[in-house]
Amino acid sequence: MMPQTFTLQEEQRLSEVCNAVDSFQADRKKQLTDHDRKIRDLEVERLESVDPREKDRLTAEIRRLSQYDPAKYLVPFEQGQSPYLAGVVIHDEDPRIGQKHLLFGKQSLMAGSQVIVVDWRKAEISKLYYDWEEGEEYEDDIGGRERFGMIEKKISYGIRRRELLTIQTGAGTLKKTDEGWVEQGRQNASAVRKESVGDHRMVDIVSLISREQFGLITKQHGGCLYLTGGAGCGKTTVALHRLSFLLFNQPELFRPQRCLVVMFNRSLCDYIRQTSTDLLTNRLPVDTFHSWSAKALRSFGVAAKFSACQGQGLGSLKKQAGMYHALVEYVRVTKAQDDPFADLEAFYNRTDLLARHLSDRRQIERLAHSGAKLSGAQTQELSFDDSGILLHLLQLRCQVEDVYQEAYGWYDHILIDEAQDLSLIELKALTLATTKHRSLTVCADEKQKILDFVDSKGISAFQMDLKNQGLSSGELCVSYRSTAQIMALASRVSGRPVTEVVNEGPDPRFHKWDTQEESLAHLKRSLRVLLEREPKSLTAIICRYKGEAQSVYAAMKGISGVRLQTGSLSFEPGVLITNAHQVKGLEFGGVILWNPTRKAYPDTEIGKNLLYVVITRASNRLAIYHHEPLTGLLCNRSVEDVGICRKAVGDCGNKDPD
Ligand SMILES: Nc1ncnc2c1ncn2[C@@H]1O[C@H](COP(=O)(O)OP(=O)(O)OP(=O)(O)O)[C@@H](O)[C@H]1O
Repeated sequence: MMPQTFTLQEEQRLSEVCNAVDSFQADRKKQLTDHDRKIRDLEVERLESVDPREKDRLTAEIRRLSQYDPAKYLVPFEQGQSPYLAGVVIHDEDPRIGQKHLLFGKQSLMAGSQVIVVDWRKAEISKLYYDWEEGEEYEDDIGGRERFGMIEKKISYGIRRRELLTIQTGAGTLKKTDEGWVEQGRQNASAVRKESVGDHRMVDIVSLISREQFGLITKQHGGCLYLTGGAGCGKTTVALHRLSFLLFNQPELFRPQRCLVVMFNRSLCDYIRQTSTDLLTNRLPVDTFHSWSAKALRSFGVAAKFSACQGQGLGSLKKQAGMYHALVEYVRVTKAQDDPFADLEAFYNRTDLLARHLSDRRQIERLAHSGAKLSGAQTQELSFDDSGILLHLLQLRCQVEDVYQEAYGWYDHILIDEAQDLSLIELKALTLATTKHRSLTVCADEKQKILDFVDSKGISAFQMDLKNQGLSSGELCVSYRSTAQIMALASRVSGRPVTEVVNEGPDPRFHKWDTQEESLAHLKRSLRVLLEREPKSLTAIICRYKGEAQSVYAAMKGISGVRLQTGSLSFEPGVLITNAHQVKGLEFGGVILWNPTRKAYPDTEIGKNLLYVVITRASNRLAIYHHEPLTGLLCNRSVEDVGICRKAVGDCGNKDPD
C-alpha cells in the first residue's frame, strides 16, 4: 500500500476512535446525570409526601436505584488524548473473523457491545500483538478457542493530544513533519517515540514491549519473579508492567494500597512516581527501604529517630549476610523482650553468637558497645543500618498468622528494584512484609552494586532461598537505553560482554583540558550551545561527589536552564548537575561525565560498577570532561578497543595513563 493511503487510513482510524471516545464520555455523562436527576426527583417527592407509607416506598426505591449507580461500573476513559498505542492486523482462518484490525492501549474502550480498544493487559488477546511477528502464522488458544491465522501487520503508534505523529511497522517508520508524512526507514522505536513527543522520560512502551519481556510480565499470576540483566535492558520496566498486569487481572488478590514499590533512593522514587502514574495508579506506595522500614517499625509500636551518624562505622558489619544468620539463631535461642530496643541490645551483646556467623571480632566488640546505648537512651535514636535489623527481629518474633500493617504479612505484592544494594536482612524483612503467598518481583544486577558496605553474598543467598521456594527467574538480554557506542564503552569498563543493543548514536567524546578553569569555561560554552540547539532535551552533568557538583554548578551560574539536584528530582528539560550515587536507575538524553579520575572511580569492583552505572545513564550522547588523568578504567583498552578509542577521543588525554 502507498504510504500516503496508509497514513490517510490511519489518521481516519484515529479520528473514528476519538469520536468513539467522545461518544463514550458523553453517554457516560448522560447516564450519570440521568441517574442523579432520578435520585434527586425521588428525594424531593419523598420530602413533599405526607404519607408515611409512601415515604417508605420512596426510600426503598432510592436505595434500590443507588445500587445501580453507573458511577460504580462506568469507569471514565482516561486515555482520551492517546487512546491506543499498538495495533495488529490479523487474517484468521475462521471466516466469521477473517481480516481484523485490533487496537491495544492502556485502557479498554467499548462502543455499546463493540470493542474499539483492548487493554494490553488482556493477555489472552494482546498476545497476538506481543507473541507473534509480522508475517508469522499464529496458532494459539485465544479467548478459550484454538485459532489459526496470519499476522499481516504489527503497528506501533505514536499519538499525542489526538494527533498521530509516528507509525511504525515491520517495513519502517513514518513520521509526521511540517511537510507531511516522511519515511524514516528502520529505526529504534523508543528513540523515535521520545523524539517525536519531545519527552526524554519513560515513554509509553506498551507497544514496544518485546516478546521476551511480555513473556516475563505475564509468566506467573503471582509468586516470586527474579529479573536480572545489564543496564537499560528493561528490568524496572518489566517489573512495573508485571505489577500493573497483576493489579488489572486479579484485583481481589492485588490491591493497590497493599502493594509496594521499593526503590534505591528518593530520586528514583520521584522518577517512578512521575513516569508511571498510569501504570500503577496513584494509590500505590513507592518508597525507599529506609522510609518504608521506619513506617513498618511504627506499626510495631516502635517510634525511633533515625540518623546516619549513629552508625559508628559499623554499617558494613550490619549489612553482612552473616548478620541475618546470627539474628535467626538469636531469635531461636531467646525469648522476646517487652522493649524491642532491649531485645536489639541483647542481640548485639551476644558476641559469642555473632562470632559464629561474622568474622571480625573487633567489630563485634564495637557492636556490643554501641548496643549498650540503645535501651537506656532518652531519645531512641537508631542508625539507618539498624532499622532493617530491628524490623526483622520483630518480624521473626511474630506468629505466622499475625498481620501488622505495612510490616508483617501485609502486602499482596512487593517490587524490589536494585536489590543488589540491599542487605540480606533487608531483603528478608521485605519478604516477610508480604502475605503468605510471597508475591515479589525482584530486579537485580550485581554489576550495578555501588554500595561497598553491603555484602554481595546477600543477594546470592536471597536468590537461593527464593529458588528453594519456587522462584521463577528471567534474564533480559537486549539493551534498550544506551546506544551501541555507549554500551561498548560500558562493556570495557565493566568487563561484561556487549549484548544486543537496539540504538546507534555518536561515539562518546572525551574532552581533555589542562586546568579546571579551562574545562569549566569550555563546559559553559558547550552548555549554552546545547540548550539553544536542544531546548527539549535533558542532559545530566554527573560528578562523582556532591561537593564537586556544587562547584560545577557555581561555575555555571548565569546560564538559564542549568540546575543543581537538591531534594526532589525534576525531569524538566535543561541541564541537571548531580552526583554519581543519585543517578542509579535514571536516564538522560545526554550525560556529561565530570572529571572521572582514578580516585573517583578506582579499579575495584565498586569503582567499576559505579562508572558502569554512570555511563549507562546516557541514552544517546556521552561526553567526558577531564582536567586530571582519567581513571584507568577508561584507559585500559584491549588491542581491538584502541580503534574505537582513537576514533572517539584521539587519545585518552592522559600523560599518565595509569
Ligand atoms: N522493549 C522496549 N522497547 C523500547 N524501549 C524499551 C523497551 N524496554 C525498555 N525500554 C526502555 O529502556 C529504558 C531502560 O529501561 P529500564 O529502566 O526498565 O531498564 P533497567 O534494566 O531497569 O535499567 P538499569 O538497570 O540501568 O536501571 C527505558 O527508557 C525504557 O522505557
